[in-house]
This record gives sequence, structure tokens and C-alpha cells, in this order.
Amino acid sequence: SISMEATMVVMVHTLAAILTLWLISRSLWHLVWRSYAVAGWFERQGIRGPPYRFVLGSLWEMKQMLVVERGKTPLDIGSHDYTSRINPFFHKWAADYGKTFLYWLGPTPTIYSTDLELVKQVLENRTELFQNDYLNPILERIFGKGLVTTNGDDWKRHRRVVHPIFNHENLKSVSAMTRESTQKMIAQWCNLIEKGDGHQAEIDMGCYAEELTLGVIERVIFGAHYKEAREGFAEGKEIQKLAVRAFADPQIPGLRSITSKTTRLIKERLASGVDGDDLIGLMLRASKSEEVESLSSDEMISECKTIFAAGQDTGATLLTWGMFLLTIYPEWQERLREEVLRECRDDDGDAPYINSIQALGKLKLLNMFLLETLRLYSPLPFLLRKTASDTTLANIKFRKGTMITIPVMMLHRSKEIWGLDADEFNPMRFEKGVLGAANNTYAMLAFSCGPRGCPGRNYTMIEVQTVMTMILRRFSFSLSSQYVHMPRNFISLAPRYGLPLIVRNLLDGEKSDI
Ligand code: HEM
Repeated sequence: SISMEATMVVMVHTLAAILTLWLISRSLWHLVWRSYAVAGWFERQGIRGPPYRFVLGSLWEMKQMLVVERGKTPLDIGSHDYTSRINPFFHKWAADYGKTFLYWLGPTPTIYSTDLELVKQVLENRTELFQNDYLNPILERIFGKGLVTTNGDDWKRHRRVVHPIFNHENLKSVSAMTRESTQKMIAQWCNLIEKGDGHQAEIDMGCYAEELTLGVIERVIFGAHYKEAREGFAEGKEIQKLAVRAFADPQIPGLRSITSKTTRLIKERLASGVDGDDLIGLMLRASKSEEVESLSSDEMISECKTIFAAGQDTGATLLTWGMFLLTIYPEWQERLREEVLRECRDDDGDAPYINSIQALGKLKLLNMFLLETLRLYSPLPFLLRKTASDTTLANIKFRKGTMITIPVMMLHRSKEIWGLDADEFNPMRFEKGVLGAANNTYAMLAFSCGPRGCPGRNYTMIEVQTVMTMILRRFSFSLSSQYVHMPRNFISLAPRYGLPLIVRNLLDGEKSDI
């Protein structure tokens, strides 16, 4: 029996050794040989790129380049030339390897392309061939399994339940809630001015923009219960920051499961079953209806996180950069103010402000101005997709699992697409719409397009237009000497040290009429 035992031990050891060898060779195949095979496969199709490095792929090189850029002095205030600071690697590799090249997000092969035919085929595809995947488990934890991160049938189900939140009636209440929040902000500014020298005050527009969009989105999601949700959201923002740090630095180990107050609050509300016109109410009603396939309560929680994460920061960013551009182009501040005062009137000309979405539709210059803001300061600098099976795209053969980077920021600056003044601020380029400004509709991708384009586009435009019209009527504003022009990509593209502005009250003494 001793020899039996010895045989068993030998067998177990042999099996363990075989298993270990198998695991090692599989990892080596994945991390080394496969990478060379994939690089060779693309090279034979004329696509080259930076060399693959063990496990880290191109991430190490990307990080090194970012460190160099971060050490540089701030940009001139009037310069929009920040893209090479945020994406130095894309600039370098596009110069070295052309419009389409291969780089590595860790061991994952990734094709970068500014070929608009390829962009169109990826974004317009309706067969689930190109899936949303940001290769970041932590981002998935922030968004949960909601509209942004799901694919296929799950995504369709989420979409059917959630999309009514963007219908016309709800947009009207977004507009009303934005007006209310903006009135509060204006009252705070008036107070600050009064407490100061009576004429002007310095404020951080970045903070106010965040506060404002937060105030709206929490009411869109939680309705009457928004106050209780506040604390949870504050925590949500901290989690977002951690996640972005982890994404920027792949060495940081994964964060453990995050249970936030928000989740608890959502659970309580779901358990109480109280409806309402907010997102939770909408999802609860869908779960009672027999026509719509409903979401589980975990999926509902995910969807709240998604709408919060997708809709808050982006809107604040657009508002912040819009205000920034109006300070460095004061002639545009004047033009827009003039347009607001002219168009936003009642029929009898008395009441100076019409509270309707239709009134916003008349603000042509403001709309062109915001398109130009989105082009130069797109809140999201790139899109990522993953191929779900082998495919051919714009004459390039892709293997399943290849990532595709659509560099929105680079496309928005392409001289080939927008003309020689692509780097300059010129809202008039949009006088005849996007097609009049660029030679291709797929050139403007701030909200992406196709089936997975941003459903919050009108929501955001209404929100930002409302705030800006109200500010323009009431205040003139200029840049504080404290401002440092260093855009950074953190969650979305934001000024690194906020946006300090000097605001002056144009309607001295008229407190009530906002
Ligand atoms: C300036 C503001 C905004 C910008 C620039 C923006 C941009 C984008 C972009 C580029 C995408 C596509 C992402 C991808 O394909 O990977 C997207 C998707 C999405 N956005 Fe927005 N967004 C903004 C505001 C909002 C708001 C206010 C909401 C909600 C209240 C929202 C909700 C969503 C959702 C749910 C998706 C996922 C859609 C899907 O995959 O079906 N966004 N957004």
C-alpha cells in the first residue's frame, strides 16, 4: 500500500506539472506568440505600429509620453492646441505609421483609425459585430451593466425601458429643473457680488457647472427623493475618480467591490415600489407592464449608475468650455447675448424670457457656438469597440477580439476634413450645419452616431442652452487672472485647475427678474 501511495503522489505531481506547463504555454501563447502573430497578420495588410512589449503592450510607452507632456508649462490662453498633450502617442504614431495603425492596450491588439469609411462602418453597424467594451472592469463597476456597457439582447431590453426618459415631456421637465437650478446659482452669484464690491465677484465656473448638472440629473433619476440621494452621489464621484486613476495606471490592482450609499438608496426605493416620473419610476412601471420586457432590480440599479455617470460630467464639461470660450472671444459673448435678448421675448415684448424649448430652437448662433465648443473641446476624446467575430472592414481583415479606437479628438482637428482652419475657433463654419462645415457627417462625433449614439444629446443641449441663456441675460463675464490653461482628460476633458471667472451683474438692482 506504501507503493500505491507513492504511485498516487507521483501521479498527482505529474498531473500538476502538466497542468502548470499547459497554463504557462497558454499564457506565453497569449502574451507573446499570439501578439507577434497578430502584428504579422496586420503588417502583411500594410498596417504597422509601435512594437509590442510583454504584457504591457503599448501602455508603458503611452505612460512615458504622458509624463513628459505633464511636465510642460501651461498653454497660451488663446491656444486650442492641447490634443498633443492629452494624446501624445496618437500624434506620434499617426505621424510615424499613418491614418490607421496597430497599438496594444496591454496584450490586446487595437487598431486606431481616422479613416471615415471605417468609422462609418463601425458606428452604423446593427449586427452586434462591434461591441462596446472599454477593457476596464472598474469602469464597468461604475456604469454597472447598463446602456453603456451591455451589448446584444440585454442592451436592446435596457434601451426599450430607459429611452422614454429622453422623450419630449421629460425634456420639458429637464428644461424646468435646469431653470430652477440656474436661478439658485444666479442668486448665489448676486449674493457674492453684493457681499463684495457690489459690481463683480470671482467664481469657479467648473464647480458651479458640476453642481448644476448634478442637481438636474439627481432629480431626473430620483424625482422627489433626490435630496437623500445627494450623499450617495458625492460618493459616486469619488469612486469615479478612483476608477479613472486605476485606468490611467494599469499597475494599481483592481478595486474591491464597491457598495455605495447610492445603491442602498435605490434598493430602498425599488422595495417601496413608489412610482413617479423619474427614471426609477419609469423602470418600475415597465416592470409592472406586460408589454415591455422589464429589468431586474440589479439592472435597474445599474441603469441609474449609468445615467448618472454618462450624463453628469459630460454636460458640466460642455458648459464649462462654452463659458471659457465666451471669455476669450468676448465678441461672441456679445453676439450671443444680443441673440438671447432678441429671441427670448414674449409676443408683446414685455417679459424678457420665454420658458420653452421652442425658444431655444430659435437661438441659431448659440447652437453653432455649442457645436464649435463640442468640436474643439469634445468631452469624450475617443470611442472604443471590440470585434465580436472575424470580419473585414474598409478592406482590412480583423480577427475576433481586436479593439478599434475611433479618436474623436483627432478627427475633430483634421485639416483634411475641416479645412486649414481646423485648429481655430470659428462657430460660423456650422452656419450650414455639420455637412456645410466638414466634408463628411461622420467627422463630428462628440455624441457619436448610429444605433449607439448618445441618447442624452437633446437633454444636454437643452440643459446647457438654458443655463447659458440665463447667464448671458444677467451677467457679463471674463477670465480671472488665476486661470491656468491646461485641459486634462479625467473622466471627461476638463480644465485641470477649474475655471475661475469674474462675473458682473448687468441688471444691477433687478433681483427678482431672472
Ligand atoms: C455634452 C454632453 C454629452 C456628451 C458629449 C455625450 C457623449 C456620448 C458619446 C460619445 C456616447 C457614445 C459612447 C460610446 O459609444 O462608447 C454617449 C453614449 C451615451 N450617453 Fe451621452 N453624452 C452627453 C450627455 C449625456 C447625457 C446628459 C445623458 C443622460 C442623461 C447621456 C447618456 C448616454 C447613454 C445612456 C449612452 C449610451 C448609449 C448606448 O450605448 O446605447 N449622455 N454619450
